[in-house]
Amino acid sequence: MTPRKQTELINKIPKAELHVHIEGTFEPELMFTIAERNDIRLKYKSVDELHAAYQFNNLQEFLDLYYAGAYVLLYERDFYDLTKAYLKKCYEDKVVHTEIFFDPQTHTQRGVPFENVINGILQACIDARNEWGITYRLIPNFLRHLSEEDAIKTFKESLQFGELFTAYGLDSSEKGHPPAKFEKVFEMVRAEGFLTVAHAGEEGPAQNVWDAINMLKVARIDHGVRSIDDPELLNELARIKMPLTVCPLSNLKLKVVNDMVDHPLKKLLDHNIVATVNSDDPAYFGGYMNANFHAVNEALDLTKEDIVKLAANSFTASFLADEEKQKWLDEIAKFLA
Ligand code: HPA
Ligand SMILES: [Zn+2]
Repeated sequence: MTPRKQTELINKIPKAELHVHIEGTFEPELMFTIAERNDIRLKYKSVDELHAAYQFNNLQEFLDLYYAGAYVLLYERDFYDLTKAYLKKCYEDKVVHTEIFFDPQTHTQRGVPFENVINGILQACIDARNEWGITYRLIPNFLRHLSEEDAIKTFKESLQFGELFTAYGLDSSEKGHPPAKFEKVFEMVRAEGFLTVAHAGEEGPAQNVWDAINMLKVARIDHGVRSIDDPELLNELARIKMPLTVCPLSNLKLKVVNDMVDHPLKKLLDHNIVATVNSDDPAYFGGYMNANFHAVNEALDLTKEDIVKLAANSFTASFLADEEKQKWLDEIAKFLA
């Protein structure tokens, strides 16, 4: 297939996003608008100055800025505007289904009521489904740099909105905060009938991927790229069809890989692992879903079959009902014809 045709294929094929932090979609322009609306002074004088700060040497440098940006979000309307802007990008990128992470503790620990967060995000999702037909799932994440006790407190507080959530996840600083630290709260989450997912093998070792599977009983691994260091783990991931929600531009921007040509995505695919492409924190990492696809397509010389497989994997690994999944898989199969 010619490069132009493959670019068109990426833009047109239906996709699901399974790894995006809604606070990570906070574009500088919108951050300034909401900061002004909420009478909050940012430490940056302009959008350009803020954008220039989006240079990171590692995950922690990003997280420091990411949490600072979230401080601007106070009211339901703020979370609505943030989420609706992201969902418009989904519509433009032919993302027809998205499973959105949010970090309740980032907001509740600074006195923002849980309902402000969830009501704003939910209403934007409802409006986007009505306007653009985009389906969604909501996945609260526990902040792993905080204690398990704090995660348990947040989980209990979240249950009043429990019918809105499909799964719970684990994000923030992976170094020094292994899956074992959260074994008890994940057991509580599963006991309440929720699925679980967890960031593992982003900056942490392949062992964290093993432990997220065996201790947290996850349905998906978020990132998981360090699995490439452990051949036995690669075989296990393929055997149990454990999806990896890979975020190529995030891995490049946070120097998990130094060059996109070194990204393990193609090796993961060739190992029959259910790998998917996602944007993680697109406002900070330089692009949404299609930008991630284009980046790996060019750097890794992906085939048409690889692109179609990645799109199909995103529905296979989703928390959609089986008939919904099949509808999109049938649609995607037409692109192979
Ligand atoms: N890793 C860990 N925590 C995060 C990330 C990430 O990529 N994005 C937002 N919180
Ligand atoms: Zn992430």
